[in-house]
Amino acid sequence: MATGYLYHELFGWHDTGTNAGLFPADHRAGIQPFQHFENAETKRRIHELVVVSGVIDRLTRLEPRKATDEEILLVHTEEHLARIEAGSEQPKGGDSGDGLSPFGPGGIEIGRLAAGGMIEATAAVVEGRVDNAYALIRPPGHHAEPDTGMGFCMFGNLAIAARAVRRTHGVERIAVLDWDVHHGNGTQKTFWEDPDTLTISLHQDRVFPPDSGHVTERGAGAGLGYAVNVPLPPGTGTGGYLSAFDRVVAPAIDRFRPDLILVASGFDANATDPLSRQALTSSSYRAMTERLLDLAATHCDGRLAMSHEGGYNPVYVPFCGLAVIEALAGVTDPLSDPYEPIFGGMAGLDLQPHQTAVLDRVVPLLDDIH
Ligand SMILES: Cc1nn(C)c(C)c1/N=N/c1ccc(/C=C/C(=O)NO)cc1
Ligand SMILES: [Zn+2]
Repeated sequence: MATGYLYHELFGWHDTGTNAGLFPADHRAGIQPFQHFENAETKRRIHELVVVSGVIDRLTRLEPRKATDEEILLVHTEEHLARIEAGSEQPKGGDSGDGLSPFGPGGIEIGRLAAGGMIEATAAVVEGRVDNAYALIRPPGHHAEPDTGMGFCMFGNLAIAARAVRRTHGVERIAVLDWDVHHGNGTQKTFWEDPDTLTISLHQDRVFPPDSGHVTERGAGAGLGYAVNVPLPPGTGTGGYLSAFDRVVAPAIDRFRPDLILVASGFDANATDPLSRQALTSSSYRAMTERLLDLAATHCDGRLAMSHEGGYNPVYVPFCGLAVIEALAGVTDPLSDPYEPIFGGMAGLDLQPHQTAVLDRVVPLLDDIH
């Protein structure tokens, strides 16, 4: 099993400032300066654990490149690209669109590297140079809509890669699973009317963007039914997620018969994340990855590429990221997660009736996938 792995130190230099990502420091309000929730640390620590664990030696290293204007415009408007270019030329940088997504001077170049990195990882999979791949990129992308960035996201890295390989390699049917804890609104909006791109988002109900990711958001026109949303209640653990996988994700992908599977892979559904209230552990992510590998083997010769998104606890996210990469690489002696007994041993992590109730609403909707 050849697994591509893409990371670059420049991703750690994407500057998101010191307003903790949400509220600017203001002593009058008691708000102290602190690094942005979306900072380099979690990504660097995933990479360092991949290296120190020795798993790096079982991976095929891929190198990012900068996405061109033409590639970015496969998804985004000229106005959005111009906004980022203008901000990037400012002495102190700019913001991707919502005031919560800052970047430093020259920041567009790192944004291009993230989008280009996911294009390279996806192309390596489609060309068969690797069986599957993980693009440990930054800034994230799944909230970026065609006309604006948001939620720490500058460009829709995964969406751009999907359209890029469709254009250069003729990939037709692409299934996108977003298991970041926040709704994958950007990817969904990009492919809203596209029956050749199935978007499935597993997320905590209405955490971010506000009032987004409802079961009733299903796509439009020819794309009706090809957007699937599973808004899971706060506190959902492995039982709820794996039931969502087995009752929604797998049947949807089986009906869709993709030529390629892409994942917006955030780890902020982990039990310790500061920006959500779910309860997954590293074994949850390993199990979901193993299920996806089976689906990819069944439908598309194992073609599976993952784009890094959120995940904010620097202590625990590395173990979640390593578990996914070990599963992709078929590592049979995975590193033991010391926190699993603590975070996975709590009560209530098995499937709960109110979680089943959400899945019961989604399952019948899959009949519209052909
Ligand atoms: C709502 C709201 N209202 N206000 C004032 C603020 C500051 C609000 N939340 N902002 C947020 C909360 C969470 C994220 C997570 C992004 C991520 O990890 N995506 O994968 C982004 C922005
Ligand atoms: Zn997230």
